[in-house]
Amino acid sequence: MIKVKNLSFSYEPNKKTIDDINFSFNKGELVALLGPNGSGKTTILKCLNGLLKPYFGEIYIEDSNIRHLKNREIAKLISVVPQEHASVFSYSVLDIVSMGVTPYLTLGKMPNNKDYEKAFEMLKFFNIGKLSEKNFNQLSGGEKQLVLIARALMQDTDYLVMDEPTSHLDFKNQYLLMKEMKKLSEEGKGVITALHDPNLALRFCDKIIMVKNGQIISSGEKEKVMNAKNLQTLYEVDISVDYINDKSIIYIN
Ligand SMILES: Nc1ncnc2c1ncn2[C@@H]1O[C@H](COP(=O)(O)OP(=O)(O)OP(=O)(O)O)[C@@H](O)[C@H]1O
Repeated sequence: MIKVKNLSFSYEPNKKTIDDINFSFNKGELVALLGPNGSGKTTILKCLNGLLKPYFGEIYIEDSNIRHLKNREIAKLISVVPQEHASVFSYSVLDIVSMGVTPYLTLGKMPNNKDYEKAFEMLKFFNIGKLSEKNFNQLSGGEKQLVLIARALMQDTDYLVMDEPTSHLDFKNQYLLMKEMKKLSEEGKGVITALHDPNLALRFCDKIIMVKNGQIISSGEKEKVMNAKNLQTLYEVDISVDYINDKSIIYIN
């Protein structure tokens, strides 16, 4: 279980970006963080993987307080698909994906042939095997996203943190990725993802955490949380939730 207790974080003095939030989720669950631009989703996710310090409150992965874990130890427990894609080095796609095994290598060691073979299989899984020798910096936004997702899966951790993984993906790939995330959670991984599309969250996720101005305004099983009232409070716009062919659909009136 990942447990967040009384988490607060400030980028600037006297201004709380994250203000005393509490939540937890288990392996086997797919959780969506929903909220307007600038509400604090990325900041929460960066605290979870140890990237942002110092924060107030506590974050536990199973029984370990991440405050006491080294970055390499955290990377064996949580893999991350970040929102930003810039790489200052010109690595090939295959190199980037192979780097997913880095937390398991002893200092100074490089990924071996087996790691590269596995990385190539991962690229083929996402239908981007043909990009393996290309420079990562020359890829489209969506291609980069798929590569970073492949790298996170190479890391093979119990928990996955994804920051708007669908934002650059086409209609079909958004669906395929959400389906894959669902499958990973059903296979036992705990997956938390920031999303901008409440329809994807409603269709695929088990739990929803609604974040506004750095606070959680509602959270829990999606059936309880994803109603028009909560969504209107979250996004400050007139929203309806309807059913078409037995499927729920959320739209702005
Ligand atoms: N490095 C930083 N220094 C100062 N303020 C920051 C920094 N990073 C983010 N912020 C501010 O913190 C707030 C929360 O940002 P965050 O990126 O967590 O929001 P978000 O919900 O992920 O937004 P979006 O949906 O637009 O990606 C915003 O007001 C943002 O301007």
